[in-house]
Amino acid sequence: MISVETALEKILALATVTEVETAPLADAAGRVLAQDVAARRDQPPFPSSAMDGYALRAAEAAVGARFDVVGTSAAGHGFAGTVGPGQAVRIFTGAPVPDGADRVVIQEDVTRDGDRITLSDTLGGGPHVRPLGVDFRTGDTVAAPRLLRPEDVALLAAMNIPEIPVRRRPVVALIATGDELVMPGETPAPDQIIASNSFGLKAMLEAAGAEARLLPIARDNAASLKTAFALAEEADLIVTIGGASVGDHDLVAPVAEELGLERAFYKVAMRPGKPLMAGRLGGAAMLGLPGNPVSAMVCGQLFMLPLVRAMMGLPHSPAPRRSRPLEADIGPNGPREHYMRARLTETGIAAFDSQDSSLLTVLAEADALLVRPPGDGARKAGTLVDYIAL
Ligand SMILES: Nc1nc2c(c(=O)[nH]1)N[C@H]1C(S)=C(S)[C@@H](COP(=O)(O)OP(=O)(O)OC[C@H]3O[C@@H](n4cnc5c(N)ncnc54)[C@H](O)[C@@H]3O)O[C@H]1N2
Ligand code: MOO
Repeated sequence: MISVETALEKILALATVTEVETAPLADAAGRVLAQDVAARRDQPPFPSSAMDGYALRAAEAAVGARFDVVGTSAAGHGFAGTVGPGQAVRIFTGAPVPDGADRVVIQEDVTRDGDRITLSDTLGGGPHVRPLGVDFRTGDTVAAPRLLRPEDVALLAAMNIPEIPVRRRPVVALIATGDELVMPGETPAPDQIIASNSFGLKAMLEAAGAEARLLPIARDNAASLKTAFALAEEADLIVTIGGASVGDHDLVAPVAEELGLERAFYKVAMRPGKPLMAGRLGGAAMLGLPGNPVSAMVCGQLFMLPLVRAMMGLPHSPAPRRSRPLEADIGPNGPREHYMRARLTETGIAAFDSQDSSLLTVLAEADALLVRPPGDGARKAGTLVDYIAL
């Protein structure tokens, strides 16, 4: 069995980066910027007032000084003239600071009488002027690759970039397998259960920016599996769920091999997730996830998401690890790297008592996977341990 680290390397080697396409700015969040883009303007494009008040010459701003108000500058409606000595212009937040002026005095520090103002003895600091281009200058770039967050979209909008070069969303075909499975909402026979992890994986993929297609459940026979694989032909990544182990009904590997799977590996020294398989099938990468709901979801976090990110052109990165002290003692670990479902507390981390890979209630309560190295000894409360946030 190979290590989790080696498995991830082999999986990332299966990634083909998707093509570049154009997305409207309004649909850019969650997409991966594919090429550097440059600002088409300066922001602000003029020295801009940060406050409501009066624009005047900073050198003249003194307690008791008096000025003639000679005009108004509002956002979208600048003052065309120049502010001379002893003059001020009524100004509002976001408006251009007129030529000649280099200071805005806030209106709270002014008494006004007709078209005359006097600076009061509460006069505060300044200059309350945002210089031209203080946020960005024409030609400043947002560098690719970058997963675009709402904050990035706002910046790109300000840069006047209405369309963005992005990576095509990788298409991921999800094939749940098993005679025991029915879809949520259907009525299961007494020996059937509801397909669950396929829905969890779909949600995981979509949150990461992929396009997930849930194919019809494949039954435990070669013909049904072949039909499902045929439906997945156009996908960038085919993910099967279940049928990965050694039982008589575990047909994913033999059928995929008959269809030409070039297997990269089978079985990883991890818990849960041991019977993980990966390879290349036609033009697609393939991941064969174990069927146990928690195993499938953990393998989704550890392997499927990094693979999808690599397909979108993002740098290779394993799920980031942090560390925290244990809330309670834990016993020794076995020979496989253990991803224990755990809960973060105010100051530490606590593993759940039940770690069976069928327990979705425990996974849903968990907000972390506590990572235990193979062969790790018993650990006392307070010991720093690694975890991956969920
Ligand atoms: N003799 C051995 N038996 C098993 C081994 C082993 O090494 N030797 N490994 C165990 C481990 S570890 C795992 S994990 C499972 C993986 O088995 P499969 O990938 O073949 O999965 P299935 O047998 O198809 O299903 C396991 C379990 O999960 C349920 N399941 C499957 N798909 C779904 C789905 N989409 N939604 C919800 N639940 C699903 C299925 O009904 C089973 O209960 O093998 C162990 N056995
Ligand atoms: O390793 Mo299996 O994936 O525990 O349940």
